[in-house]
This record gives sequence, C-alpha cells and structure tokens, in this order.
Amino acid sequence: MGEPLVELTGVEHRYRAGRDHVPALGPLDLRVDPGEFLVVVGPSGSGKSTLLRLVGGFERPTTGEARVLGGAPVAGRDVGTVFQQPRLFPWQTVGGNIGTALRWAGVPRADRPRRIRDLLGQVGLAELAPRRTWEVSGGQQQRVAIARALAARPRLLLMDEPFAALDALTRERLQEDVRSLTDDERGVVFVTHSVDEAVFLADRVVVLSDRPGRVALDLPVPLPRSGVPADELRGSAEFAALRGEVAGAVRAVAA
Ligand SMILES: Nc1ncnc2c1ncn2[C@@H]1O[C@H](COP(=O)(O)OP(=O)(O)OP(=O)(O)O)[C@@H](O)[C@H]1O
Repeated sequence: MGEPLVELTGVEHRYRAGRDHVPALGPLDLRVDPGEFLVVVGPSGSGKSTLLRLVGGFERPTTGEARVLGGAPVAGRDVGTVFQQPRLFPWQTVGGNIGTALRWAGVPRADRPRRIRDLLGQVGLAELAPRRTWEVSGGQQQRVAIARALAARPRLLLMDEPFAALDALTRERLQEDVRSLTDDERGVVFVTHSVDEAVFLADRVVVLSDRPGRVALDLPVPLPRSGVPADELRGSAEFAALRGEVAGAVRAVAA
C-alpha cells in the first residue's frame, strides 16, 4: 500500500478567540492512502474546513501530529486546493490563470502552452483558453480552478465544498469529472454537506461529530468507479443503502 498520503495522529485543534479557546476538531486519527477518494461530511461547524487546513499546512494542530506525504505539511507546497469560490485572477485569461500556476510550479516557459492545453482538456475546457474569466460560466470557472490545482501534479488534492455554489445539473456533471481524479498514486480529500455527493464520489466517507469534530463513522463505499453510467449508479439499491447509512449517521450527530 505504501506510505500514507495523510496521517493524523491524536490531532486536536482549538482556535483562540480573545481569552478563550474554541475547540474545533478532535481528538482524531485519520489516514488517507494513495488512490483513495475520501469524503468528509458533518454538521456545520464540526471542523471539516479545519481538517483541510491542517492537512494543507495552513494551520498546525494544537496537539497531536499531522503528516502529509511523510512529513509536516507545508502550505502551498505539497497539495492542490480547490475552494467553494474559484478565486481566479480576473485580469488574466483562462489559459493565463493556468500558466501562472505552472510558473509557480516551476514548469519551464516553453512547456507551458502544451501543459495549459492538456490541463484544460482534462476538465473539458480546451477551447476556452483565450477567454477572460468573467466570460465563462460559474461551473466553467470552477473547472478552471480544478485545472489550476492540478497544475503542479499534486499527489493530494483538497477540495472544500467546491460545488456548493453551482446549480444541480452543473454540480452533477462536475461530480462525474472529479470522480476520475484519483489514480494509484494520487488521493483526494473532499468536504461536502451533501450526502448524495459524498456517496457518489467517495471510496470512503468519514462523518464528523458535532463540534469538536471526531470520527463518528468511517465507511468504505464499495461502488464501481467506472463502467457504470452515473444515473444508473445513483439509482441503484446499493447507492440508496449507503446513502441511508451516511444520512443516518449525520442525523445522529446533529441531533
Ligand atoms: N479562525 C477562527 N477563529 C475562531 N474560531 C474559528 C475559526 N475558524 C473556525 N472557527 C470555529 O471552529 C469551528 C469549526 O469550524 P470549521 O470552519 O472547520 O467548520 P466546518 O465544519 O467546515 O463548518 P461549515 O460546514 O459551516 O463550513 C466552528 O465552531 C468555527 O466557528
């Protein structure tokens, strides 16, 4: 199985608020292996974004240890991140946004046009490189954000409710695209409020308890990742059973 992509051991996180400390997360242990698509769900305020910030190296655990790719996580170095809002540079074209990410990743200038084409092709936007970011739809902007996060070929992608602001149809289409982002070496940690989205995307779903978030359920999702049309998968009895199990756990922790 190899070295884990993520290993959280006895991790707790508390935020300082004036003289007080707000317990936000843990204690919890969590491991993500190469090839895994882990989806984290839980009530509002249960520490899902905090968990991603710890893995991304944007925060350090108050206690316990976070290891990512075998070492302490360093913000902006090891992982790609996609947030709820695309956060593109409006003064650059779609292709320009990807080009900047490639430059930051140290890709030589001569290689960038081909890589821009490949990355935009991967998210179905090959034709849109010359457009301004405000000339493309919200769903397309989020695809650009995903392509940008993939520019540095990260082994780990962190996604914090990336489709929450999109309409239902666009959301389903993007879910289908995102499902193919893992391979034997890469992994994804994806946060959502949607139980449907979680079961559709995940190899494994973790449900966090109410604040401070602890692991209330850690459930493998043994649904086929390819070869079955998305509608058929969503309509299957196995899908419904898993959705019921996750929804039950979410209801229990929110009660
Ligand atoms: N910078 C901060 N300072 C103080 N408290 C914070 C800070 N960031 C988050 N918190 C608190 O920590 C807890 C967990 O927050 P977090 O954003 O991780 O939850 P979440 O599960 O992602 O929530 P949501 O689903 O609403 O986005 C919440 O109670 C929140 O108010």
